[in-house]
Amino acid sequence: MIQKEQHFPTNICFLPCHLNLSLPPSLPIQPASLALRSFINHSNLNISPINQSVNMGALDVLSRKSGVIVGDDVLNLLKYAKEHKFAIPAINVTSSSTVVASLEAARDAKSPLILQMSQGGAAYFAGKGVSNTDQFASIAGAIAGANYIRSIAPAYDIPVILHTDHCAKKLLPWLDGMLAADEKYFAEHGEPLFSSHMIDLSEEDKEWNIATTKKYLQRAAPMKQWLEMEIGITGGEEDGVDNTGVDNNSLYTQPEDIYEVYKALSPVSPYFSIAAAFGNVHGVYKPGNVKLHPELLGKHQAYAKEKINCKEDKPLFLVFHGGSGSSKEEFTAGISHGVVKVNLDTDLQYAYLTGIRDYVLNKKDFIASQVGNPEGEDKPNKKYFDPRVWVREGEKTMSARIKEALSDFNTANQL
Ligand SMILES: O=C(CO)COP(=O)(O)O
Ligand SMILES: O=C[C@H](O)COP(=O)(O)O
Ligand SMILES: [Zn+2]
Ligand SMILES: [Zn+2]
Repeated sequence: MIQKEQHFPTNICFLPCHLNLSLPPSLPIQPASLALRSFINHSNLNISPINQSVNMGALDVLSRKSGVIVGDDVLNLLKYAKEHKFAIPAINVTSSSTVVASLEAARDAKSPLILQMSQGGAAYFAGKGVSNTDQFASIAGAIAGANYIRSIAPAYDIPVILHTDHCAKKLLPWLDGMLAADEKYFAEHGEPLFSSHMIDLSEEDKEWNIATTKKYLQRAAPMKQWLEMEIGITGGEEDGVDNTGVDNNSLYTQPEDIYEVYKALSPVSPYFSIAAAFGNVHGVYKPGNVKLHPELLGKHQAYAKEKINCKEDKPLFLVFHGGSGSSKEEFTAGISHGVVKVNLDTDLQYAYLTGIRDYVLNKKDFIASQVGNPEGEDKPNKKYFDPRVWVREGEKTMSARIKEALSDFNTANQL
């Protein structure tokens, strides 16, 4: 026991690094417990980093530099991304392990990040053993995941947008439950629990989609909460909704439809983005099967600019769904037309698996039993089957794939 305490690193400071830097070198090394208390006190507070004057990056436009950001910080970060031609990857997370793998990648690449939970991913956060009648598990899991992300994100010293993904008509009770949690959190802390949500009524009648989305934006607006909506359908599958057979035309949104959305939503709040379909499909398919037309997004921006009669060339915040399997050229084209968020799930699910798969295959003789391996029949295998060892391998490969995305989306080194 004493030995374990001696191994505890007392010289590790858990503060975000800009605070760390602000400690005069003559100060004694902070005991971990004090540093941790200080981190807890400071996390999510509005702290200016010591290097603000020299740092010409996205942090300059944020009042909260690290941890989950909300309200105007979200707006300012997305505006900054649009101006500086990068998009923030939105990673679907389902566990603390996938959260930390994502945060680690973004921290190492000095990038902002969006972490999102789908309805199914949120239920998984609660545990597959919890009933999802009336969206109970999806609501409870989303709240648990949000609180976890809120508490750990400041330790990675990067700004994080906390988001939820899709939400078709039949899942609206899930969104209602999360909004109730947001309102409760807002009453206590002056900000919503989640930075943003998505509502996806793209399979419904267009007028109903826009009118219902507007109602939800009216509910989110007093909390300065962001809402992403979808018009035109993302193919493939999402939230158990199978869009594999939809009419091909629905996969390409028309500029008039986008402007209709803008016209309805912009008087309510500036905090909204549009997932316009330009051939996007969830999942990864044989090359040639998915035909993306990111140039259509440029047409949407031009049409909206002309109608609004604004100075800005790209008045819309656009979202790229179905990022997995797409090329750097497709991302770059989308980003040049105002894509500020790219959703990436399938490629990361696979990346997470590969680390674990390779570990299991390479170490199969060390994990076949608790005791006994090629080095001796009495050798214990605990250090090989500890989940912190093999799950970590998945985190590493997932992190590496996220770093690739951060580089492809021009997000790396933007902080
Ligand atoms: O759009 C997505 C989540 O909303 C992710 O799509 P992919 O799984 O194709 O990356
Ligand atoms: O929208 C699609 C995302 O990949 C989420 O998928 P999921 O519903 O399987 O969690
Ligand atoms: Zn959709
Ligand atoms: Zn999607």
